[in-house]
Amino acid sequence: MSVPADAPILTAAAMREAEAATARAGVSLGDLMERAGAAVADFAWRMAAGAPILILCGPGNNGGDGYVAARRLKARGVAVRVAALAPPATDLAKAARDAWDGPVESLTDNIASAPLIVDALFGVGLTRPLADDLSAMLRRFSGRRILAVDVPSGVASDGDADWLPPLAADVTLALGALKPAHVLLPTAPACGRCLLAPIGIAADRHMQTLPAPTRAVPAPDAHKYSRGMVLIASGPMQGAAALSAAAALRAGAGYVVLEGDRPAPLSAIIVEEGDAFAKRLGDPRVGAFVIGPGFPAGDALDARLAAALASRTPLVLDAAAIPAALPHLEGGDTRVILTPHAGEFARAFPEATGSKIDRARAAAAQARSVVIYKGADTVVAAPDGRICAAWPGSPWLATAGTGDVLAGACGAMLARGGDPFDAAVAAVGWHIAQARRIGAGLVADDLVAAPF
Ligand SMILES: NC(=O)C1=CN([C@@H]2O[C@H](COP(=O)(O)OP(=O)(O)OC[C@H]3O[C@@H](n4cnc5c(N)ncnc54)[C@H](OP(=O)(O)O)[C@@H]3O)[C@@H](O)[C@H]2O)[C@H](O)CC1
Ligand SMILES: [K+]
Repeated sequence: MSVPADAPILTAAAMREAEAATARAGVSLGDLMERAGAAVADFAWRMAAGAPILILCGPGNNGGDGYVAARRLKARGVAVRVAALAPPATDLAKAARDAWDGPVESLTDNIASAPLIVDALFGVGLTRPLADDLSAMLRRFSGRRILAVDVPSGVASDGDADWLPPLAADVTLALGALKPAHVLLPTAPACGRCLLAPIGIAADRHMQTLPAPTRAVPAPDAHKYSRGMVLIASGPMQGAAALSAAAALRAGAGYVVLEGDRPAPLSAIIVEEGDAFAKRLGDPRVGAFVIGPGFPAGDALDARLAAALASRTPLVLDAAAIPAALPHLEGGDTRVILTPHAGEFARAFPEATGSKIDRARAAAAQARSVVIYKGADTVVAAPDGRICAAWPGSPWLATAGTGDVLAGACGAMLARGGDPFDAAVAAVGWHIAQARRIGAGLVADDLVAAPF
């Protein structure tokens, strides 16, 4: 499972706007369909490697892409068959159907299969779940190689319904831009390897996938404070805060101070307790304060938060610190990153609705903060609506302490200065890159055991 790095993501509505803008610029929808069908044909040709291909066409423009692909594959000498679920219902799909000079079989239970199935039944125009009998018929093709056009048929492309497609794809060729369903659970795994065919649509970058991770090389004149100083608050579970501190250091902070009285996992971490730690908040060199890892709700947490908010220090807030701080963030005058997992998110933002992207965006606007809505399909949202989707992370991150590591990495990235959204995206990228580098069987400590 994969998606291209740094790729645009558009909802169906945004896709139609982009299509209209492209049309105004002189590229017709027919041209776009021809490009889409050509990209499908090209990829199907590679996947089939000489074997016969069966293209399943639906009534809309997704089906139109299928007819165009069929015509182009036949012109290349490929043994290609077409089966239609229903006659074409749009002018473009009709034109594409008319330009296909081969037979069109009916998509019924008796249809002969083929080694490669191209699923061009439904794309972004799906409005309801597939009928049970159609799903059952399509399941007969499972086990074949499946290439899905734009999205696997049956998924809600905006990612706001959990309908699973009867045919999971080996490869999904997204047209013009990725769609939310490619990067959100539960549909993303059914898309298999997701590729982007850039058909000439000017897709904006408001929503995009995670960029490829980069190593931020310190400036030639860098010193430990200029690289970022991070304070990590610690409650009764000091191990969690210690993991955050080690992560901050490994993710590039120059100076990390951990509250507490126990030895830190890395000797370079400064451990301080009581007044010595409290005084640090007044230090103008502090670039970020991390509060929440291993810190239960209560007076001690509230006191740290009140001091941090009063100092306007940039903040990373995790776990119990999120609901405790929420009523105080509405001024939007502090640079803040919130890092809730699903349970914490639901408790903090019970009114958010829609896809995970919609909910993350609403939470970021409400909290006037950057929100990292964690999970296998992590979504980063900015208060101005920008989104970065981090699918697929690493399944090995599903283990205790990895959230504490992410919070510490956020502290390091935030302490460098700059846009907190970029800091959050960099931290998520660092976290996933570390996890992939270590791979099977990782524990949270491994993520901070060696530099990236
Ligand atoms: N992005 C681009 O620039 C381009 C995209 N192209 C392709 O076009 C599709 C979107 O095409 P569209 O015609 O809007 O929609 P679909 O083909 O996905 O499907 C619409 C038809 O399906 C019917 N429908 C919807 N839900 C169901 C259902 N559950 N069961 C049966 N039928 C369903 C719908 O009928 P209604 O009854 O709802 O009216 C329509 O008939 C995009 O994904 C790309 O593949 C073009 O190539 C141009 C460039
Ligand atoms: K499809």
